[in-house]
Amino acid sequence: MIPIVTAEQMRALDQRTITEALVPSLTLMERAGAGIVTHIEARYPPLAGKSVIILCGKGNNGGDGFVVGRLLRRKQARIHVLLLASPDDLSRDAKTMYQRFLRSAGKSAVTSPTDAEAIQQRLATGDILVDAILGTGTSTPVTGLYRDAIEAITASGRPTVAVDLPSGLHADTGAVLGAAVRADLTVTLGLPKAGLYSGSGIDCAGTVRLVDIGIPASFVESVGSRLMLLTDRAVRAALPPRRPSAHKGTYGHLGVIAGSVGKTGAAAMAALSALRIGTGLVTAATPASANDILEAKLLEVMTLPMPETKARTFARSGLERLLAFAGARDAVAIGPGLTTHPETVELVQEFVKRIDKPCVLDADALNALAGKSSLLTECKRPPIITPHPGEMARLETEATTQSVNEDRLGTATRFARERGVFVILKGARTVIARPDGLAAICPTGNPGMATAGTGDVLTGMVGGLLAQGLAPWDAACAATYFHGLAGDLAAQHLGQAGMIASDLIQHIPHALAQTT
Ligand SMILES: NC(=O)C1=CN([C@@H]2O[C@H](COP(=O)(O)OP(=O)(O)OC[C@H]3O[C@@H](n4cnc5c(N)ncnc54)[C@H](OP(=O)(O)O)[C@@H]3O)[C@@H](O)[C@H]2O)[C@@H](O)CC1
Ligand SMILES: Nc1ncnc2c1ncn2[C@@H]1O[C@H](COP(=O)(O)OP(=O)(O)O)[C@@H](O)[C@H]1O
Ligand SMILES: [K+]
Repeated sequence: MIPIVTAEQMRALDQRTITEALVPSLTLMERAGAGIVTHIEARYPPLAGKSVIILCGKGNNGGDGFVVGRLLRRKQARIHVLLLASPDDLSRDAKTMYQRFLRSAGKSAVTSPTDAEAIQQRLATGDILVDAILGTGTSTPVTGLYRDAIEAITASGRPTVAVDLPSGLHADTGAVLGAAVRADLTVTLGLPKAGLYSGSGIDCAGTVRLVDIGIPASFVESVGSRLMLLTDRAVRAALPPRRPSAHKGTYGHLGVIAGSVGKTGAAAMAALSALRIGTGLVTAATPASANDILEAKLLEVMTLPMPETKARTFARSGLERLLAFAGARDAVAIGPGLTTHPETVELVQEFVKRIDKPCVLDADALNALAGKSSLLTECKRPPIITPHPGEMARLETEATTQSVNEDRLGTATRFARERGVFVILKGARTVIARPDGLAAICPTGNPGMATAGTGDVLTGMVGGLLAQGLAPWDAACAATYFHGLAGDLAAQHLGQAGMIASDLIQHIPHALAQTT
C-alpha cells in the first residue's frame, strides 16, 4: 500500500531527498515532467500534431509545466505555454525550467495573458490542456488571473491534465479554494495527496496516476502516515494461494444470512459473489417460504430454511439455530434484505452479541443497530461493517448523511476506533478503517456502481474472503478493491449507465484474473 500524505509531509520529503539523498531539485522536477508526459501519452495517444496548451503559475508546479512542455515537443506535439505570472516572479527552479523551455521552443511558444478573454481564446485552440498553475503550495483562496484561468479551463470543456493536483484544490482536505480545476487526469508526484480522495477532490481529480520521482523508501516510511492507498499488488498478495492439492474445503465455508419475501435477490447476489471471489462452499440461510425461490435461483449455493415471521422475515425463534448455523461455518455475512421487522431486529441484536466467528454486517443488520451502535462493542470478535453513508448516519445518532459525506475519512476512523470494528464506508472512494485508527482509500470503482444490489455483492465478497481465512483488514481491503475493479471492468464493457449488480458479479473472475 502507498502512504497518502499532506502537503506539509510531501514538502518535507522533497526537502530530505534534496538535502540528504543529494538529488538536485531540478532532477526531481525533470523526473516529474517525464512521468507526467508518459501518462499524457498513455491517455491521449498519439500526441504528434496535437495542440497542447500548458498553463503555468509562478511556483514549482509551473516549473513542472515547463518540463512537460519541453518533453512533449519531442513527441511532435504543438506546445504553447500561458504564463500567468511575470518571469521575474518565478521560483528559482521554475525560472531555470522556463529558460530551458524558451531555448527549446522559442519565445513565440509563451504568452503572458493579462485578462480572461485572452486566456479563453487561447484555450479554444487546444486539444489538451495541462494545468500547472498551482500545486501543493496553494495557501489562500484563488483570485485574479489564476482564478480566471481556472474558470476558463472548466468552461472550455477540453480534456485537462492536472499536474500534481487540480489547481485551487486544498491538498489536504480536498476543499475548493475559491475555484478549482476539474481534471480528467491528475498525475500526482511522489506520493498521493489526501485532498485527491476527499471532499471536492473526488470530482476534481478525475483519474489519478502516480509518478515515482525517486523519494527514498526509508524516508517515506518514516513519515508514518496513517492513511494508505490500496494497491493492486498488496491486495493480490493477501489472497490465498491455489495449491495443486487443494480441495473445496481449503477455501472455506461461508454462511450467508439474508433475504425475506421480496428480497431474495439480495441473498442470492451476496451468496453468488462469495463463490465468485473464490470461496469453496456457501450456504444461504433464508426465511422458510423464500427458500425454494433461492434454490431455483442458485445452483452452486446450498440453502437452509429458517423460522419466519408472518411477514416472512427471519423470526426471533430461529436464534439458536442461526447461532448453530454460524458455528458450523468459517465465517458469516449477515444483513442483505432482512428488513427491519421488529422481531428480525431483535434477532439480529442478539445474534451479533453471541456469534463467535469472523463476520460482516451489512444493510438491515446495521439498521437493526441504528442508534445502538454500542452493541458492536459487545461482539466477541471485531466484525466488519459495510455501511453506505445513510446507514453510517443511522448508526451514529448525531450524524446525518451529509455530515458523514463531508468528512468520510474522519467519520470512518472515529467510528472504527470508538466501537472497535472494521469499517468499510462505501461510496465514491470507499474508505476502510480499522480499530487502531489506520485507514485506507480504495482507488477502484465508478459511478456505474450506484445501482441496486452492488452493496450486497460487496458483502458476499467480504464474507467470502473471511471464510477463506483472511484477517478482517485484509478481507475488507481486498474485497473492496476487487469489487471496484469488477465494477470498472463491467463499466468498460457495458457502460456505466446500463450495468447492473449481476454484471458486476460476472466480472469478479476477470478482476481476479487480471495481470497488471
Ligand atoms: N522539489 C520539490 O519540492 C518538488 C516540487 N514539485 C512541484 O512543486 C509544487 C509545489 O511547488 P511550490 O511549493 O512552489 O508551490 P506551487 O503550488 O507551485 O505554488 C505556490 C506559489 O503560488 C503562490 N500561491 C499560493 N496560493 C496562491 C493563490 N491562492 N493564488 C495565487 N498564488 C498563490 C505562492 O506565492 P505566494 O503567495 O506565497 O507569494 C507560491 O509562489 C508541487 O505541487 C509539484 O508540482 C515537483 O516538481 C517535484 C519536486
Ligand atoms: N460514485 C461511485 N463511485 C464508486 N463506487 C460507488 C459509487 N456509487 C456507489 N458505489 C459503490 O456501489 C456500492 C453500493 O452499495 P449500497 O449503497 O449498499 O447499494 P445496495 O444497497 O443497492 O446494494 C458500494 O460498494 C459503493 O461503494
Ligand atoms: K496543478
